[in-house]
Amino acid sequence: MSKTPKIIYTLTDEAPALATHSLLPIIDAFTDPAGIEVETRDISLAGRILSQFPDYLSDEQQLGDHLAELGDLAKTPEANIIKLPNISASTPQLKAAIRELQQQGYKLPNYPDEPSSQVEHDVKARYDKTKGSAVNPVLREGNSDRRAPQSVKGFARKYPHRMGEWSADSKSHVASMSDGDFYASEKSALIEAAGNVKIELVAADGSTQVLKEQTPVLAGEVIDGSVMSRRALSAFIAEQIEDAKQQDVLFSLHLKATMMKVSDPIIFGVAVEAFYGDVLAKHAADLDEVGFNANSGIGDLYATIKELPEAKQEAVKADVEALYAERPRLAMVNSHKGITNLHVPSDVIVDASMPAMIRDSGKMWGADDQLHDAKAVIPDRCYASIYQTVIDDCKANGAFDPTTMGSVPNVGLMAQKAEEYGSHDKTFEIPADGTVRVSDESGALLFEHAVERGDIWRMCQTKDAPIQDWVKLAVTRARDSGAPAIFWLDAKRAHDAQLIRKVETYLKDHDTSGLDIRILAPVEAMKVSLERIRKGEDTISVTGNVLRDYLTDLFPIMELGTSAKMLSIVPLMNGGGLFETGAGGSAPKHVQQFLEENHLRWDSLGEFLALAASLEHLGNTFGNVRATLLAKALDSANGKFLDSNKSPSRKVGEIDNRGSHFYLAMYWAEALAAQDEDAELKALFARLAESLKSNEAAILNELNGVQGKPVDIRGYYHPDHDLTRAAMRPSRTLNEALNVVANG
Ligand SMILES: NC(=O)C1=CN([C@@H]2O[C@H](COP(=O)(O)OP(=O)(O)OC[C@H]3O[C@@H](n4cnc5c(N)ncnc54)[C@H](OP(=O)(O)O)[C@@H]3O)[C@@H](O)[C@H]2O)C=CC1
Ligand SMILES: O=C(O)CCC(=O)C(=O)O
Ligand SMILES: [Mg+2]
Repeated sequence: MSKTPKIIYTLTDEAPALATHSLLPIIDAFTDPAGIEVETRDISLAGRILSQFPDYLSDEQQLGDHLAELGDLAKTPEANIIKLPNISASTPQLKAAIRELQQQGYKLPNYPDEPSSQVEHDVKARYDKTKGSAVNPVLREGNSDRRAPQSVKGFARKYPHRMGEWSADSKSHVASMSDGDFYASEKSALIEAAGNVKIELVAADGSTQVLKEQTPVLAGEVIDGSVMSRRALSAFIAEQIEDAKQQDVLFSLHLKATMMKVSDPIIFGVAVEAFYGDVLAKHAADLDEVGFNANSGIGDLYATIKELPEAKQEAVKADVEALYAERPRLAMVNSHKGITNLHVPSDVIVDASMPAMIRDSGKMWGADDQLHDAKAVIPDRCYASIYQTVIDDCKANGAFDPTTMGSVPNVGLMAQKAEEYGSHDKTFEIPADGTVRVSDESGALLFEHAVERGDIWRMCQTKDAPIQDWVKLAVTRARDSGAPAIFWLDAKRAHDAQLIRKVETYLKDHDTSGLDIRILAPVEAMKVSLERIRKGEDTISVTGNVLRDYLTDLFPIMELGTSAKMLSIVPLMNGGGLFETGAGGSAPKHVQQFLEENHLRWDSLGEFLALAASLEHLGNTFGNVRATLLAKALDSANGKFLDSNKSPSRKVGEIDNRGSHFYLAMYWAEALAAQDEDAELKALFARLAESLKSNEAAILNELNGVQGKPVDIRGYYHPDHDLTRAAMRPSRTLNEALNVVANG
């Protein structure tokens, strides 16, 4: 390959974006002298919004569509992208970002909830492109390989995190529907020849409405349709509210309203309507007038009633308070600020929220600022049962022990928008009773569902080439690690039954002699994995896209305390590499703490691991010796970093994200000084290592000394660049040492 070696580092949101202001200058100081280019691209929520509205912005305000550019790059062999977590925006987050940009002088239109003109339809369509999981499916042109490297497991054993005790009489549990959900209704078809399928609704009155005219499909692809009945869902939520009251446990709802941006906000809205139904009915006319939308959470009620006369506002608020006295206690997101589980759809996200509950003895926070047993409502049964299996295991055997437990790495199917993640443009809130039909170009029916008005119907696609690649990756990981690999597939689900046949076929393409490869339903797979993990044994989970998401937060949070310490690689199907940082999100709570007390507890280990893997890939694909050298040195620096426990503390005044970056730089420089393959780099970095070592105390003083006071960066979604950079680089001594390297 002849092109210049290049790494693309993504600029994102919230805590990881703050961390980037401190880490990127360090990365530049190491890669510049080695002739490796590191460029940035802005895929933040604010950046994505700006890129959609050039016609509303001045020349200086316009921003190119970096996401589309990286999406194209990801399909090429040259791709080498380091991807930090970004906001997958819920509607309230999107509106807040628009408001902030407008206040900063960007003349963006408002988000039209109910567009009435052609212009408004166009504006809404552009905004909706930036909503939900808008980034990951575009960049993930490969399947995922997430695991805790040996050095990280060693760290967890040496410095174990706190795990809450479990009691056998815990009342915490998961509640799911028994019928009328996606699980009950899934139908699947295997596509024989490439073409298009059509999705239409034949209403009860015989009229036909096309829901989606054309969806391209490839030979060998699996497509599935399923429906969530609104009536069954409403009845189920009402029962669960009652049951939480009876059992006197907290009521909580766990969805993925960010990523599953069409289906899950509707499900969230049904729960909000069920919980607050009496108040919403009593004030229906007023709430309708101000445009309250239950799908945006009860927080939207407080935001929208501001337009009502004072007396009416007070009446609504008093009725909500009175309702709380009758309802079960709600799990809280922030009890000090009165933010409940039903306030904002993006506050409680199942992949992180259920593991946090399990880590905290199966408890969640109540309004009294204490931990309590909780009912975790996860309406659809496709994947919910795995959490009850973990809860049962903890009740029977106690909490897991991070010093002895084994590991569950994951090989996840996600390339080419596999399964539910690619379903957004094929998910519909059904407008009339009737039948949804999916047919091919010859008019042959592939499957159909009887539906009622308000139901959520969705179709998923899973292409064959990604399935083959996923099976291959699973076999490779099993061979490389020596661990058993379990495909988590449920023969009772129509989609999984198709996948089981394909897995059995494609496994024959590989040498699996001596390997332990099994196919088990999720509950059985979880049981086996937990039994082994308690014995200190590792088991590779090979899963579809949603379980990939759930398990890559669940196991890291149990094993390591956080998913931030994971190595997360996406070998792109066309030969490039996408190196994700950890498995965690963008940690809004960390930003809050940073703004209040200038302490950023974000752990960048995920970035360090991703950078090492990215450099190694660059070295291998371009034969770039210096990239390989930097990768090896960074590997050893990461080992020392973990061994010396230089991760950020959670407490103000102690080492934070910036201090941890300083240590990484020092250890990386020391490792380069210790090698003898490249004399020029050796000399250069020996000087840096020496200057960082001799100034260690001064630098730490400068970094930690600024903490304890609020910091103003003039924005949340689009903070001022210079102010943020200054706040994240408060050590003059460190900055000067890095400048010296930059200037040769
Ligand atoms: N890949 C991506 O782009 C992803 C993006 N997201 C987005 O992130 C936002 C927040 O999502 P949410 O589900 O709340 O998840 P977060 O991971 O942001 O928050 C949950 C908790 O995980 C811990 N955590 C995560 N990363 C780190 C880190 N690097 N260092 C230390 N602790 C960490 C923190 O726990 P503690 O407070 O206990 O220390 C944090 O409060 C949403 O907008 C969501 O859409 C979410 C997942 C992935
Ligand atoms: O894309 C998203 O919204 C979140 C992705 C995520 O949580 C993951 O990949 O683990
Ligand atoms: Mg996740």
